[in-house]
Amino acid sequence: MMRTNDGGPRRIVVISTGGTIASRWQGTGYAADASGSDVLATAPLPEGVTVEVVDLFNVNSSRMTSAHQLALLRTVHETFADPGVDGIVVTHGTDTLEETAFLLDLHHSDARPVVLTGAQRPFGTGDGDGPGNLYDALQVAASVRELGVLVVFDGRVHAARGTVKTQTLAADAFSDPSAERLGRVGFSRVDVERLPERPAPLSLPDAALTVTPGATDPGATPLPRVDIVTHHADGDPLFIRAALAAGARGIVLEATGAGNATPEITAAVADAVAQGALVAVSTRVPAGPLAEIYTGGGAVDLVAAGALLTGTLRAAQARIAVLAALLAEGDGATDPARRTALLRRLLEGPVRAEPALATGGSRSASAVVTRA
Ligand SMILES: NC(=O)C[C@H](N)C(=O)O
Repeated sequence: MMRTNDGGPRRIVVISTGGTIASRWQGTGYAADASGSDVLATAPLPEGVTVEVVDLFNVNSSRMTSAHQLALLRTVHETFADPGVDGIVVTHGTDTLEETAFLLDLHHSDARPVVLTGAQRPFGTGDGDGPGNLYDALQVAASVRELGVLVVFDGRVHAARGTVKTQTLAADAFSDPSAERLGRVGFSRVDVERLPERPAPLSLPDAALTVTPGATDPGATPLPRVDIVTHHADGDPLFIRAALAAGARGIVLEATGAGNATPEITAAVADAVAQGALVAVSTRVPAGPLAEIYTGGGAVDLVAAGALLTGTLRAAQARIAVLAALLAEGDGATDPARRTALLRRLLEGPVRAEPALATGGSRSASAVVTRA
């Protein structure tokens, strides 16, 4: 399936949030400080594309918070209220780009695309990858429909769901270790090879949950705390209990293998569930689904304790799914069964893989809905 920007007029809004694509030397290291207009000025525009820039914030993405992400989600929604906008490009640091992209995707119900991109090399360097990535992102935003939220990097088009940063420094920073990319962009064309798998979108979280990043408003509704605890040899249930004591309403256990830990950790998970926390089990292994195979503290027992397996989602995106399920509670009325069912839907994928099938399933693509 090929999507070509036919050169007809397209209005794209670029929302600038910082990251290396906007980072300049500060004397001791790099930090985001270039404006969205400065970043945009580094890239040529694809034919027929006009761009407006929104400077939302300017942070390196390791400093991203749920407050930033919700502010961005709302800005995307407000931008699409204008029917004349054809698509959105978000420039973002690569460190947590996969988390922001997935949160946007879980709430994205518009046919028009949101495309996230960034850079591995800083702003203004002669050999920088930012200008090319931005050009490609604009090209994709001007060309596709019905693909949800995308990550465009190094000539590749990725679905938000499942895509993670897999290279610390190399230009091809992103991939989904459990699936193929969606397509490619280059030579003025966008090739889409498969459709993303996306659950039905969530409605926007309650406006009261959108707070100014960094502001401490004592009257604001606190955003739910969701922690990630990693298991390893000598793993200690202390960290699950500490997360709960700190007020976590959700916990992602980044387990070993296909979702295994210890009987002691399983007991802590059972206590967390009994106290009303949502617990999801992901894995520190890069590729493949979670599967109920082992007892003795393995995934079989963790599921029996009330945890949900995360399919092929890794911990950082699983955390976003838990956060989204908690945010969807709106006015705070909690119904644990409904909340768990919602999280199961957001996680989708092989939550219960039989051992014989534990190496994964096949994916099929159907026709992409073309631009009107
Ligand atoms: N390449 C990058 O964008 C990394 C940067 N530290 C960030 O995430 O903001």
